[in-house]
Amino acid sequence: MNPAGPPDVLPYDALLVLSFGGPEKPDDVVPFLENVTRGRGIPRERLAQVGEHYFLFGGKSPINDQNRALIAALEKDFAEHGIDLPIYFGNRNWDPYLADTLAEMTADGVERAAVFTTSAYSSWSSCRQYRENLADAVAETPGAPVLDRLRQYYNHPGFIEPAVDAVLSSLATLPGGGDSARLVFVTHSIPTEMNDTSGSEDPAGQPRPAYVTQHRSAVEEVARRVREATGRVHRHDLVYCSRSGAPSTPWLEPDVNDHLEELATDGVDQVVMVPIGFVSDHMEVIYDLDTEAMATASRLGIQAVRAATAGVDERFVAMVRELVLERAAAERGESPVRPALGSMMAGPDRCGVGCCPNPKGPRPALCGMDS
Ligand SMILES: CC1=C(CCC(=O)O)c2cc3nc(cc4[nH]c(cc5[nH]c(cc1n2)c(C)c5CCC(=O)O)c(CCC(=O)O)c4C)C(CCC(=O)O)=C3C
Ligand SMILES: [Fe+2]
Repeated sequence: MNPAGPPDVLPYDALLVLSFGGPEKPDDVVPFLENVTRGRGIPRERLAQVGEHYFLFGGKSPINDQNRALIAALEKDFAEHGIDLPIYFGNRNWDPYLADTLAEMTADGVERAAVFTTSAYSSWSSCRQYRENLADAVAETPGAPVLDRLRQYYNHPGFIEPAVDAVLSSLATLPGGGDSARLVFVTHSIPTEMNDTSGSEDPAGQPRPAYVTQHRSAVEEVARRVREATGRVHRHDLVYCSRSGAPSTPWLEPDVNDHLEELATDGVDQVVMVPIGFVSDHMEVIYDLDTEAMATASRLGIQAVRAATAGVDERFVAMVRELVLERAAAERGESPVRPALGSMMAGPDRCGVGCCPNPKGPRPALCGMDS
């Protein structure tokens, strides 16, 4: 660090925000779904259903606007901290496509960029697939910059602390301050096989199965802090939404709707749904939770509220800056502090060997110990 001047971002000359992408208008929905599911064997009925979720919201996903808002907040935060680093935006499945963004970065003379993905946990879908996307984009872009994907942040204080406050705010909106509320933490389901292989056997990587283990760590830490703040013990669970794939393939369970049925049978009458698997209000949050699971809760006579996602909470925005500075220091050979809350240590800067394998077989991926 340089106490006299602005923080040292060298060796980076740009930040790339890498996300999933989503449709902007009704005509985008089918081509978007084709992009997402190319070669993935998702049943037609499931695709039609998911298309309906988008049409219910005018054919527009919230995700691109959320990412643009995050980038605007980051630009402001960087400026306030004297950091002069341009921020680029690229997606896996929709415009602005990663390959186009990388071409633009190359044309602008960017030589080495830090990459922030809008996905906090390890698994093929949430981590390695983005690393494969980076490898593909670099392969088709002569002179592309060097790209360093920032570490997983599910246990970073900038992710955990906003989640704690979101739960506390939600509890406060329930009758009796939510004193009997169950905390239902929700994340995206994935195939159980993808969970089993998430993380790596490399001792320098994330211990397997990383996806559920990391979620449990985040959930326990948030629940512990809520307990400290309220002085009450709220029972809590980790459940799943947005199951896809063939019905014969096992995915992580229970589904949030089935779980609510179970809770109602046990006499639970207040629930805070906490979308711990999502960094902002994606379609999964506004449809699968706010629309579908809320309807289930209401049918069952459960008073439910949904806690906010990190979104543009200033601590989450500051986290991105801190991760850039942390990684920049590490790449300069320094030993930065690596904040992490809960039972898991800060994850590695580079994914371990064999981390989160692609279920369809190996493909080139950047940002691992072996790439
Ligand atoms: C772990 C995980 C995350 C979290 C990590 C991350 O954020 O990356 C995530 C995020 C997202 N998933 C999204 C959308 C979709 N995911 C699908 C399909 C799938 N997701 C999977 C997993 C995940 N997905 C899996 C294993 C499949 C099966 C197909 C396959 O094996 O690849 C399908 C196809 C239809 C269907 O099958 O449901 C859609 C439309 C959107 C955009 C939302 C918006 O528009 O706001 C976002 C942020
Ligand atoms: Fe997905």
